Amino acid sequence: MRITLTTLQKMAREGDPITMLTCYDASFATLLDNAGVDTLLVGDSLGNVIKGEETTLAVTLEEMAYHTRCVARGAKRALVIADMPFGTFQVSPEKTFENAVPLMAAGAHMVKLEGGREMAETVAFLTRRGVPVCGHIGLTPQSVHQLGGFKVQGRGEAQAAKLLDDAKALEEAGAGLLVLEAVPAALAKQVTASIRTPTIGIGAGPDCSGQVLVLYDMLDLFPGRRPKFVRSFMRGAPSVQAAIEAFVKAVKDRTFPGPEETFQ
Ligand SMILES: Nc1nc(=O)c2c([nH]1)NC[C@@H]1CN(c3ccc(C(=O)N[C@@H](CCC(=O)O)C(=O)O)cc3)CN21
Ligand SMILES: CC(C)C(=O)C(=O)O
Ligand SMILES: [Mg+2]
Repeated sequence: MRITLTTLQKMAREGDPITMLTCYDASFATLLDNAGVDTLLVGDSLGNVIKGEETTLAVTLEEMAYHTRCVARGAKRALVIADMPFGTFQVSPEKTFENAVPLMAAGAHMVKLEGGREMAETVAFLTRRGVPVCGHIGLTPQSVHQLGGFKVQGRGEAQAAKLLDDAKALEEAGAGLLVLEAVPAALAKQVTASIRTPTIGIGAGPDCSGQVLVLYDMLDLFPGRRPKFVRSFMRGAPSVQAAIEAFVKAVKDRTFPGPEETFQ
């Protein structure tokens, strides 16, 4: 049976960790689906791992729709989420809705967009019109040039308070899920305790409702520099299938992320 947003909300309420991996094609989608990964994120990280670029900024809506169609064909159980690429959701709620259409038509069940309170109006516009939205705060890679690099976010009292307020604004706007990227574990824990929206952490410590990694990072396939929050699940695994199953198990039994994969 298909996992829905309701399933994920129930899991979060009951303390059953949610598993998410990025996915860009049908073969991996079927493999991840069979291994019990709850949600597949067609991430704009495909700019890095598929296209070989330094940032996610050049990823297009057409590329996202193509990869979403590939993943949707392979996923029978998992909830499919498509990232909205840079430039497709900043201008207005109306333009954002128009740009969400090809992603939903390609088979996404939800779209994800980066940003805090400034995106609340857009999140509300989409969710009230039938498009579920996943928020994404903390390290938002599309803002790398504004942030001055891929750096941990939410350090210090003022920045932490701002991030918590962003999370509350997105929940209030109707966000169905919230990705927390590269934030101190204590802050991610506080955010998760302060909102009903399930939180999915990447470099956000163990106390989120779920965990996500970039597939090519955790399979040791990405040739670039790996962030400290990545664990290679290929180490000791006899097959790709086994590595994915090890990720699911480690998230479910809360042995991932460990202290060495967490920002304090
Ligand atoms: N392959 C891949 N993996 C990712 O996790 C990822 C992408 N691509 N592309 C989009 C963004 C970029 N991401 C990144 C990239 C680098 C760091 C990084 O090097 N972080 C430092 C933290 C530095 C600090 O302490 O502030 C680290 O040591 O992990 C983090 C996230 C996450 N996303
Ligand atoms: C790392 C996740 C959260 C993401 O946004 C992506 O893969 O593009
Ligand atoms: Mg992304």
